[in-house]
Amino acid sequence: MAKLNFGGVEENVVTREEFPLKKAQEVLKDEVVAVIGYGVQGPGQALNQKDNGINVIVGQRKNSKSWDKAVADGFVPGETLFEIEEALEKGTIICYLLSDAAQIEYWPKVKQHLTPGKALYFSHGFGITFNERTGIVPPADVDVFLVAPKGSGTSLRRMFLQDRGLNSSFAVYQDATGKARERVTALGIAIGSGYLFETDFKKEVYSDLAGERGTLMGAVQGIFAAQYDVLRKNGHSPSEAFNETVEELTQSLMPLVAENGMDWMYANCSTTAQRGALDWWKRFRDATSPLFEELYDNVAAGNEAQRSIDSNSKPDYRENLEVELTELRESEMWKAGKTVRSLRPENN
Ligand SMILES: NC(=O)C1=CN([C@@H]2O[C@H](COP(=O)(O)OP(=O)(O)OC[C@H]3O[C@@H](n4cnc5c(N)ncnc54)[C@H](O)[C@@H]3O)[C@@H](O)[C@H]2O)C=CC1
Ligand SMILES: CC(=O)[C@](C)(O)C(=O)O
Ligand SMILES: [Mg+2]
Ligand SMILES: [Mg+2]
Repeated sequence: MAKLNFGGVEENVVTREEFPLKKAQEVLKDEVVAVIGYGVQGPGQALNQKDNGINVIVGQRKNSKSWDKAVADGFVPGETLFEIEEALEKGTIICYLLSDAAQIEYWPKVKQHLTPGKALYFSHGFGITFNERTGIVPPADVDVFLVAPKGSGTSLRRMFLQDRGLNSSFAVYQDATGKARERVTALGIAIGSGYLFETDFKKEVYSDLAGERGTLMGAVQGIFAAQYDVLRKNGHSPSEAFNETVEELTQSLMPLVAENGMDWMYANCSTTAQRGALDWWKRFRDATSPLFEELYDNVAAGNEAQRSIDSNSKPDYRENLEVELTELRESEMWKAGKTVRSLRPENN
């Protein structure tokens, strides 16, 4: 394991150089990896493993869209695609990739098939960390670990196909066989991770829930909406407000940040912009940090987990989410965005 220096702090990182795919294939050669659930992470992880020569099967409810998708993706019913229970029985490593809420409902069945020596794999610290709410308490004689790709399953697959890897966190919760670490590392490489960052279940889920509610998804939409509305109230057109809020950020400036950091993006903008951004960023930090504190406290108290369990356990949870996604899509800002996107050369 490589020790790398992150801004002055040393951390353990597994690199593909020290744990190449060949080694992962060797470690997993006698395993049947059962990917349970074929939503967003399921396809990415199952397809990458299949392409990496791992013995992978998929468990999914028959007569569902996800079943049909698995078939379309090349999984063969009766050979590599099974009903959930059958896959649970066949798998020696159970990749539990139902939604976090659905994992609660299926847990009694999963537990039944966790015979000694098998491994239970998650892509989130949710079920275990909040086990007082989820009831997910694995037997002591199985390995329990996670690999959590730090991004969408869609990106995991896309980056794999581009010969790049998406970075993932990994953690071992329970090592019953003495091989948990080797198994989890091999799986991390096999699903198409670039680098593997070590963490524990609680840290993974706290940071993940905070991040997605915060800057990654919740806060970013909030700050976009606030700026867009102020521009519109002051007489700017939708296209001007959208371009100055979203399009320039995603198309021009964020790629520069991704490539070389914030200071470099700033340095490639005007000195006028630099002066203003350097003056204003700390005020935005100070204005939002109480909200981030509140968010983290709610995550740590289990309130965010509970809200997600309650809401996503309802039979009509998909339809309800769709109503809210439609509201976003139908807002003036994102309708303006649709028109702006249509002007990109790749879209016309
Ligand atoms: N979506 C993503 O890209 C990421 C997800 N994760 C984690 O990976 C795990 C899987 O997440 P997703 O792929 O987003 O899940 P998802 O919401 O796409 O659902 C996965 C599968 O569960 C099935 N499912 C839902 N409710 C069910 C029920 N009541 N009974 C039977 N099957 C049901 C769906 O049909 C689907 O095939 C979660 O722990 C999540 O936190 C981690 C990183 C990113
Ligand atoms: C994509 C990801 O890592 C998230 C945002 O945490 C999630 O989908 O749960
Ligand atoms: Mg995440
Ligand atoms: Mg998440």
